[in-house]
Amino acid sequence: MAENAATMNEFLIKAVGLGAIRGERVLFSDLSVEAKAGEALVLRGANGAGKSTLLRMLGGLSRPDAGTVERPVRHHWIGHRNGLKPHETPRAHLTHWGRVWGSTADAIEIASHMGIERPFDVAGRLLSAGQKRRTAIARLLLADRPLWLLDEPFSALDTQGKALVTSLIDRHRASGGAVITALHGEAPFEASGEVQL
Ligand SMILES: Nc1ncnc2c1ncn2[C@@H]1O[C@H](COP(=O)(O)OP(=O)(O)OP(=O)(O)O)[C@@H](O)[C@H]1O
Repeated sequence: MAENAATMNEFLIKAVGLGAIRGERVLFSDLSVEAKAGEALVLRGANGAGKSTLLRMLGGLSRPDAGTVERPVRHHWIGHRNGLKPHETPRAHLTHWGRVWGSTADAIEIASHMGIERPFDVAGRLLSAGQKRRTAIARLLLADRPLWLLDEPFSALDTQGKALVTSLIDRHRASGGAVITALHGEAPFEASGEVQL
């Protein structure tokens, strides 16, 4: 009985019967998504298919037009936009979110790990696309949260940046986390499953 209960509670996110209508268009309907500890799901679909919409629903940022989302654990959501303001430096960005989340992590150490120590005090508007993406991804390291919802996490990253984010995902899964990513290209990690939109 206890074993059954444990199995039932194993998922880090479970969405059932999800539907999204935007304008006159049904983006998706009766869609179910579930991720357990150690899993990495990839959301696939053409431009405009609804991947970002689905990720926002999974993260509680928009209300499903149908269906339910159960998320018994805390999560990080990194959108396809980086969320870095034009005047904001990586230092200010990471310090701000660290404060909001009550993080004890060292922002400088995180920046160094993410390879953004050089532009740490450069305003967001002056950063390269890849440096902005690295800054956004760095938020994952501020607070330990089991579920990661990532919208095109590899976009604008160079080879070394892609390898870095892949290693973060692998490490997260190995420590019992789960990841759901919207991706266009090849997944540089071993996916547990795909959701086609
Ligand atoms: N509030 C809205 N009103 C009307 N249409 C919307 C609204 N929000 C999103 N859409 C439309 O829903 C569709 C799905 O958008 P979404 O960003 O989820 O697609 P996507 O699969 O992530 O695309 P991409 O691969 O280009 O990032 C798009 O056609 C978008 O214009």
